[in-house]
Amino acid sequence: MSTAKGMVDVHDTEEEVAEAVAEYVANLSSKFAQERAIFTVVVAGGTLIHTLRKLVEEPYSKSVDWWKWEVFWVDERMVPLTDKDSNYKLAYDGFLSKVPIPPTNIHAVNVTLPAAAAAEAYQTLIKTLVDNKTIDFSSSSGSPRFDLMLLGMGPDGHVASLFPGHPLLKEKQRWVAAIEDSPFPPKERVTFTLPVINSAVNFAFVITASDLPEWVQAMLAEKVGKAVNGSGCGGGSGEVEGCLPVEMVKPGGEMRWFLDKSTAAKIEG
Ligand SMILES: O=C1O[C@H](COP(=O)(O)O)[C@@H](O)[C@H](O)[C@H]1O
Repeated sequence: MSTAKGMVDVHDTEEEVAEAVAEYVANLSSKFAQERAIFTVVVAGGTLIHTLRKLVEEPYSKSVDWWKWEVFWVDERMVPLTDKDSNYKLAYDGFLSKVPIPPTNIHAVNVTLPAAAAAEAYQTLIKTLVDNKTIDFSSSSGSPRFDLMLLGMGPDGHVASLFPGHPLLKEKQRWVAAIEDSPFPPKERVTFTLPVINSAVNFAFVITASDLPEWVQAMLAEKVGKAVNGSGCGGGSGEVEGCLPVEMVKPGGEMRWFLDKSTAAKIEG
């Protein structure tokens, strides 16, 4: 299904979503490996990483040009990289440790610094990689332009570590910011801001709920339905008040939604 907010890919089960996501990422990897010899990929934490599992199984584990990947995090929790709450650890254990991406191409947030300094250091790192053309740049938004952004959505409609009603939703200058009052633990985090998220060349939301209790499925379906059915939130309109972060994601590039049936329940059309 195609809507004002991109292509919506609905599958009966989470297992089928995982297969579709693997194929989608592998195809983009091969396209960018040919066109740029580099593939810059941004991942979130959360359930997304589990749904990426098919990508590190055959045939993709052998066919993808892993050595051309450059990996970044859309957000990180300020805990040691060995902590169970670390988004780095989640991705490393579930995904990165299983494929031959060169360790120097895996760009973790420096969690040994205070959150504000870690955000600044991550922005500096990204700036260096923009300057040497590893990461593309969008002159219209003044932001880095990652080849692929793979994100999930929290039960309250949060995206990355951008939470409903938080002043960081209005951030226009910084690419990376610290948040010290996250409503979900841990409180201290580092996150990409909306201008960077909205500059992605390819953007995919991967949101599945079929394994969760029915009330959570209903809650997620309502938020996703609101976002996909369209609103004046974010993007060019710049509206923030009363908007869920998920509604404010309006990338300039190609947008895809990978959903299971229960998460897609409130989408019209
Ligand atoms: O806290 C976070 O939550 C979101 C959503 O996670 P999910 O488990 O509900 O899919 C995640 O995308 C983000 O990276 C993470 O830090």
